[in-house]
Amino acid sequence: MKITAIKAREVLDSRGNPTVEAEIQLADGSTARGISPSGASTGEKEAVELRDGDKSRYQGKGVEIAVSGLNKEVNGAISGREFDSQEAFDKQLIELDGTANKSRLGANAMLAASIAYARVSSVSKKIPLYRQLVQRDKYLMPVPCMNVINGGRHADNNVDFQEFMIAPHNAPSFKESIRMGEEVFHTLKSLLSGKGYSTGVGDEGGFAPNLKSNEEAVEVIMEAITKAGYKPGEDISICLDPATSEMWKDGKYSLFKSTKQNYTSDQLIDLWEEWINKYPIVLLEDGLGENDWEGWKRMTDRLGSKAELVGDDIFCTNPEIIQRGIDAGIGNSVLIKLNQIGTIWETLQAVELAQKNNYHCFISHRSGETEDTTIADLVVATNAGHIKTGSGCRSERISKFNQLLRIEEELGANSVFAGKSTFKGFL
Ligand SMILES: C=C(OP(=O)(O)O)C(=O)O
Ligand SMILES: [Mg+2]
Repeated sequence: MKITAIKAREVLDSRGNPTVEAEIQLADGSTARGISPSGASTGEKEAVELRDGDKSRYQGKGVEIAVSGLNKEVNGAISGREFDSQEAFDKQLIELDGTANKSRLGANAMLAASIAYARVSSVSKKIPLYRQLVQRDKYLMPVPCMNVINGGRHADNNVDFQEFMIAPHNAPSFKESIRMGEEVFHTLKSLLSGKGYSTGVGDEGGFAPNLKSNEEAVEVIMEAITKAGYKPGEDISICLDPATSEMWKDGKYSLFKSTKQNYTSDQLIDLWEEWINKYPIVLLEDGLGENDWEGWKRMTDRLGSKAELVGDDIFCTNPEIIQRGIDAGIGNSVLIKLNQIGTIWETLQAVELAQKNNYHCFISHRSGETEDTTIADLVVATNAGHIKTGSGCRSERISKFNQLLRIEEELGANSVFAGKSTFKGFL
């Protein structure tokens, strides 16, 4: 079907910062939109987004430039044309941009257009987005990894590590797993409040109290799981994203918020090993930083059989870097964020490469999100088995859970809940 036009505009993300929305219309009248999210603890090798503010090369008008690129140059190049696949459409965007890191048109502009194209194609064909992305007979519903305590760059508290998540995996369905997670979330709220801690939330909707130590975050989550009537490890396990690239300074990790203590790579690996032995931690993302490949190798050798070791900043959803990681034996899982690479097609390539090499894929939101629910469809389409998209509150996160509830209902017997099999071997 021919594209009639693409129209872009500036809209807001969950931090109240401007981001890009693109809308594509087809000749049959179908229209659909895509919106780009944005991170705070970004990897150095992420595709370049044209943002306003300190991260932008265009201080104060990055989003304006991204929007105008879509409205003029991209609209001129794609209007009146028909593309036979997502690959063809995304390759056209990549060719138009002409840079290795998407810095001319902007990864945020390109992703908004790429999502809009996937969506409008599904609207025109009258099929769900997950089916438009990948055709399967049966789909896997993911375990929601709910980020219930926020720290690091995502909260104004004294907790150094960015994300403390619960994974309710002992459930018959996604719907039940979300219910279990919400029960723990609400129990955690009353526990924190009872201890005299704040129950205000951080960027991703997890609580953001000042605690006595980083470890207290895990302890209070353990208490909440038990108090809610579940068995830690058996019913609900714990996942962590300490986002350690943010702490990397002069070859060491500096816990910049609480103790200001410095850790070598091996001391941090010791800490993770101690925690993994003591608590039911099944997944550790960015346990070491993006520039610490030697440390990552040692961490993988020591902990790779005990937990899912996810590379976020180190891989940046970039197939070339993921291949390097696979060759070097780094990690056993890849975090997948659409805007780190900037198009749907390249994201699917990254997933395919990882899965072909027996790496897990952990589908993720960004800390700056919107009402766009594409990652909910993406996690189902890719059979990735787990997703992180916030805690038990904040609508820009809940919207993804709600979309997954709809998808599970629609698929009925054509879906199965990933549950424990996601963490098989680590439980
Ligand atoms: C979701 C994350 O945060 P951000 O979007 O800030 O990179 C993350 O680090 O995994
Ligand atoms: Mg991360």
